Amino acid sequence: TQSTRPQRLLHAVQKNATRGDPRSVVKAIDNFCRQKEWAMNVGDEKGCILDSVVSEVNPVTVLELGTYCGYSTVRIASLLPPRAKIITLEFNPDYAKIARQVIAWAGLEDKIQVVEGPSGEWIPKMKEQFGVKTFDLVFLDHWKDRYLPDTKLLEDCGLLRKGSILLADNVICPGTPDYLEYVRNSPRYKSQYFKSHLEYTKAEDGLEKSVFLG
Ligand SMILES: O=C(NCc1cccc(CNc2ccc3[nH]ncc3c2)c1)c1cc(-c2ccc(F)cc2)cc(O)c1O
Ligand SMILES: [Mg+2]
Repeated sequence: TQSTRPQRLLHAVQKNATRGDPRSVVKAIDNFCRQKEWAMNVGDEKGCILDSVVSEVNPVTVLELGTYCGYSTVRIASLLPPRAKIITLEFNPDYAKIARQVIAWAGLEDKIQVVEGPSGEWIPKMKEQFGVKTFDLVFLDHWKDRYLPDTKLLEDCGLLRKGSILLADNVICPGTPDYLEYVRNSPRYKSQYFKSHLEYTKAEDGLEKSVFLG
Protein backbone atom coordinates (compact mmCIF):
# COMPACT_ATOMS: atom_id res chain seq x y z
CA THR A 1 0.00 0.00 0.00
CA GLN A 2 1.14 3.55 -0.77
CA SER A 3 2.78 5.43 2.11
CA THR A 4 1.45 8.81 3.24
CA ARG A 5 3.44 12.07 3.24
CA PRO A 6 3.66 12.09 7.07
CA GLN A 7 5.04 8.52 6.94
CA ARG A 8 7.66 9.57 4.36
CA LEU A 9 8.54 12.59 6.53
CA LEU A 10 8.99 10.30 9.57
CA HIS A 11 11.26 7.97 7.55
CA ALA A 12 13.38 10.96 6.50
CA VAL A 13 13.78 11.85 10.21
CA GLN A 14 14.71 8.26 11.17
CA LYS A 15 17.19 8.09 8.27
CA ASN A 16 18.84 11.53 8.57
CA ALA A 17 18.44 12.79 12.15
CA THR A 18 20.36 11.75 15.27
CA ARG A 19 18.24 10.15 18.02
CA GLY A 20 17.91 12.52 20.97
CA ASP A 21 19.00 15.57 18.97
CA PRO A 22 15.97 17.83 18.42
CA ARG A 23 17.79 20.31 16.18
CA SER A 24 18.84 17.49 13.82
CA VAL A 25 15.17 16.38 13.67
CA VAL A 26 14.12 19.93 12.71
CA LYS A 27 16.91 20.09 10.09
CA ALA A 28 15.96 16.70 8.61
CA ILE A 29 12.31 17.75 8.21
CA ASP A 30 13.25 21.09 6.61
CA ASN A 31 15.61 19.33 4.17
CA PHE A 32 12.91 16.76 3.31
CA CYS A 33 10.36 19.52 2.67
CA ARG A 34 12.75 21.61 0.57
CA GLN A 35 14.28 18.78 -1.46
CA LYS A 36 11.53 16.13 -1.62
CA GLU A 37 7.96 17.12 -0.67
CA TRP A 38 6.33 20.31 0.64
CA ALA A 39 4.54 19.78 3.96
CA MET A 40 2.64 22.21 6.20
CA ASN A 41 5.26 22.57 8.97
CA VAL A 42 5.82 26.11 10.23
CA GLY A 43 9.23 25.74 8.54
CA ASP A 44 12.66 27.24 9.13
CA GLU A 45 11.99 30.92 8.34
CA LYS A 46 8.85 31.32 10.48
CA GLY A 47 10.46 28.78 12.85
CA CYS A 48 13.18 31.29 13.71
CA ILE A 49 10.50 33.83 14.68
CA LEU A 50 8.80 31.10 16.75
CA ASP A 51 12.14 30.36 18.45
CA SER A 52 12.69 34.01 19.36
CA VAL A 53 9.18 34.39 20.83
CA VAL A 54 9.55 31.16 22.86
CA SER A 55 12.97 32.24 24.15
CA GLU A 56 11.61 35.67 25.10
CA VAL A 57 8.50 34.29 26.88
CA ASN A 58 10.34 31.37 28.55
CA PRO A 59 6.98 29.62 29.10
CA VAL A 60 6.34 26.95 31.75
CA THR A 61 3.00 25.81 30.24
CA VAL A 62 2.47 25.81 26.48
CA LEU A 63 -0.59 24.83 24.43
CA GLU A 64 -0.15 24.00 20.74
CA LEU A 65 -3.28 23.66 18.57
CA GLY A 66 -2.41 21.48 15.57
CA THR A 67 0.50 19.06 15.99
CA TYR A 68 0.67 17.66 12.43
CA CYS A 69 4.02 15.77 12.39
CA GLY A 70 5.40 17.47 15.50
CA TYR A 71 7.87 19.84 13.80
CA SER A 72 6.88 22.97 15.77
CA THR A 73 6.25 20.85 18.88
CA VAL A 74 9.89 19.67 18.80
CA ARG A 75 11.09 23.18 17.95
CA ILE A 76 9.28 24.70 20.93
CA ALA A 77 10.03 21.87 23.40
CA SER A 78 13.78 22.01 22.62
CA LEU A 79 13.81 25.60 23.97
CA LEU A 80 11.77 25.00 27.16
CA PRO A 81 13.26 25.12 30.68
CA PRO A 82 13.53 21.71 32.50
CA ARG A 83 10.10 21.43 34.22
CA ALA A 84 8.17 23.18 31.43
CA LYS A 85 5.51 21.22 29.52
CA ILE A 86 3.73 21.50 26.18
CA ILE A 87 0.28 20.06 25.54
CA THR A 88 -0.36 19.67 21.82
CA LEU A 89 -3.82 18.92 20.39
CA GLU A 90 -4.20 16.94 17.16
CA PHE A 91 -7.58 15.99 15.65
CA ASN A 92 -6.22 13.65 12.96
CA PRO A 93 -5.17 10.30 14.52
CA ASP A 94 -2.78 9.48 11.66
CA TYR A 95 -0.92 12.77 12.21
CA ALA A 96 -0.85 12.15 15.98
CA LYS A 97 0.68 8.69 15.44
CA ILE A 98 3.48 10.12 13.29
CA ALA A 99 4.03 13.09 15.63
CA ARG A 100 4.53 10.79 18.63
CA GLN A 101 7.29 8.96 16.74
CA VAL A 102 8.99 12.18 15.60
CA ILE A 103 8.85 13.48 19.20
CA ALA A 104 10.27 10.17 20.49
CA TRP A 105 13.13 10.34 17.95
CA ALA A 106 13.95 13.82 19.27
CA GLY A 107 13.91 12.40 22.83
CA LEU A 108 11.37 14.98 24.03
CA GLU A 109 8.54 12.68 25.22
CA ASP A 110 8.89 13.89 28.83
CA LYS A 111 8.14 17.51 27.92
CA ILE A 112 5.34 16.90 25.42
CA GLN A 113 1.82 15.51 25.78
CA VAL A 114 0.08 14.75 22.47
CA VAL A 115 -3.71 14.80 22.98
CA GLU A 116 -6.00 13.46 20.25
CA GLY A 117 -9.32 15.14 19.57
CA PRO A 118 -10.93 18.46 18.66
CA SER A 119 -9.86 21.66 20.42
CA GLY A 120 -13.50 22.59 21.10
CA GLU A 121 -13.90 19.53 23.32
CA TRP A 122 -10.50 19.49 24.98
CA ILE A 123 -9.99 23.17 25.86
CA PRO A 124 -12.84 23.16 28.45
CA LYS A 125 -11.27 20.06 30.06
CA MET A 126 -7.68 21.37 30.33
CA LYS A 127 -7.91 22.33 34.02
CA GLU A 128 -9.54 19.12 35.30
CA GLN A 129 -7.69 16.69 32.96
CA PHE A 130 -4.17 18.14 32.98
CA GLY A 131 -4.09 20.34 36.08
CA VAL A 132 -3.42 23.40 33.94
CA LYS A 133 -4.11 26.78 35.60
CA THR A 134 -3.30 29.13 32.70
CA PHE A 135 -1.13 28.93 29.57
CA ASP A 136 1.92 31.17 29.22
CA LEU A 137 2.05 30.59 25.47
CA VAL A 138 -0.49 29.28 22.92
CA PHE A 139 0.71 28.40 19.38
CA LEU A 140 -2.25 28.32 16.94
CA ASP A 141 -1.61 26.20 13.84
CA HIS A 142 -4.79 24.11 13.36
CA TRP A 143 -7.87 24.71 11.15
CA LYS A 144 -7.80 28.41 10.35
CA ASP A 145 -11.53 28.91 11.01
CA ARG A 146 -11.00 27.58 14.55
CA TYR A 147 -8.48 30.23 15.63
CA LEU A 148 -11.13 32.78 16.68
CA PRO A 149 -13.66 30.46 18.37
CA ASP A 150 -10.86 28.68 20.25
CA THR A 151 -9.35 31.99 21.41
CA LYS A 152 -12.75 33.01 22.81
CA LEU A 153 -13.05 29.56 24.41
CA LEU A 154 -9.62 29.94 26.06
CA GLU A 155 -10.76 33.32 27.46
CA ASP A 156 -14.09 31.93 28.69
CA CYS A 157 -12.40 28.93 30.36
CA GLY A 158 -10.03 31.24 32.25
CA LEU A 159 -7.00 29.64 30.60
CA LEU A 160 -5.35 32.97 29.74
CA ARG A 161 -3.78 35.31 32.30
CA LYS A 162 -2.52 38.90 32.03
CA GLY A 163 0.56 38.55 29.81
CA SER A 164 -0.34 35.21 28.15
CA ILE A 165 0.99 35.17 24.59
CA LEU A 166 -0.94 33.90 21.55
CA LEU A 167 1.25 33.17 18.51
CA ALA A 168 -0.70 32.35 15.34
CA ASP A 169 0.70 30.78 12.16
CA ASN A 170 -0.68 31.42 8.64
CA VAL A 171 -2.44 34.70 9.31
CA ILE A 172 -1.88 35.64 5.63
CA CYS A 173 -1.71 32.24 3.86
CA PRO A 174 -4.14 30.42 4.06
CA GLY A 175 -5.25 33.40 6.21
CA THR A 176 -7.32 33.90 9.33
CA PRO A 177 -9.17 37.20 8.69
CA ASP A 178 -11.75 37.00 11.48
CA TYR A 179 -9.06 36.11 14.05
CA LEU A 180 -6.77 38.95 12.88
CA GLU A 181 -9.61 41.48 13.03
CA TYR A 182 -10.43 40.34 16.57
CA VAL A 183 -6.95 40.40 18.15
CA ARG A 184 -6.01 43.64 16.34
CA ASN A 185 -9.16 45.54 17.41
CA SER A 186 -9.98 44.06 20.81
CA PRO A 187 -8.91 46.24 23.78
CA ARG A 188 -8.00 42.95 25.52
CA TYR A 189 -5.02 42.26 23.21
CA LYS A 190 -1.84 44.00 22.10
CA SER A 191 -0.96 42.54 18.67
CA GLN A 192 2.15 42.53 16.48
CA TYR A 193 2.61 41.09 12.98
CA PHE A 194 5.86 39.30 12.01
CA LYS A 195 6.07 39.30 8.22
CA SER A 196 7.65 36.18 6.71
CA HIS A 197 6.94 33.61 3.99
CA LEU A 198 4.81 30.51 3.64
CA GLU A 199 7.00 27.57 4.65
CA TYR A 200 9.47 26.51 1.91
CA THR A 201 8.01 29.03 -0.61
CA LYS A 202 8.28 32.68 -1.69
CA ALA A 203 4.61 33.41 -0.95
CA GLU A 204 3.91 35.93 1.78
CA ASP A 205 2.78 34.67 5.17
CA GLY A 206 3.43 35.70 8.76
CA LEU A 207 2.91 35.11 12.45
CA GLU A 208 0.71 37.30 14.64
CA LYS A 209 1.84 37.66 18.26
CA SER A 210 -0.88 38.85 20.64
CA VAL A 211 -0.48 39.60 24.35
CA PHE A 212 -3.63 39.04 26.45
CA LEU A 213 -4.08 42.13 28.67
CA GLY A 214 -6.54 40.47 31.08
O1 LIG B 1 -4.44 24.27 7.27
C1 LIG B 1 -3.33 24.24 7.77
N1 LIG B 1 -3.10 23.63 8.95
C2 LIG B 1 -4.21 23.05 9.72
C3 LIG B 1 -4.65 21.67 9.35
C4 LIG B 1 -4.79 21.25 8.03
C5 LIG B 1 -5.24 19.95 7.76
C6 LIG B 1 -5.57 19.08 8.79
C7 LIG B 1 -5.42 19.50 10.07
C8 LIG B 1 -5.80 18.53 11.14
N2 LIG B 1 -5.35 18.94 12.45
C9 LIG B 1 -6.20 19.55 13.34
C10 LIG B 1 -7.48 19.94 12.95
C11 LIG B 1 -8.32 20.51 13.89
C12 LIG B 1 -7.90 20.68 15.20
N3 LIG B 1 -8.54 21.17 16.31
N4 LIG B 1 -7.66 21.07 17.37
C13 LIG B 1 -6.52 20.55 16.95
C14 LIG B 1 -6.63 20.27 15.56
C15 LIG B 1 -5.77 19.70 14.65
C16 LIG B 1 -4.96 20.78 10.38
C17 LIG B 1 -2.17 24.84 7.05
C18 LIG B 1 -2.25 24.98 5.66
C19 LIG B 1 -1.18 25.53 4.94
C20 LIG B 1 -1.28 25.69 3.47
C21 LIG B 1 -1.81 24.66 2.69
C22 LIG B 1 -1.89 24.81 1.31
C23 LIG B 1 -1.42 25.97 0.70
F1 LIG B 1 -1.48 26.10 -0.65
C24 LIG B 1 -0.91 27.00 1.47
C25 LIG B 1 -0.83 26.86 2.86
C26 LIG B 1 -0.01 25.94 5.62
C27 LIG B 1 0.05 25.81 7.01
O2 LIG B 1 1.16 26.21 7.69
C28 LIG B 1 -1.01 25.27 7.73
O3 LIG B 1 -0.91 25.18 9.09
MG1 LIG C 1 0.73 26.38 9.77
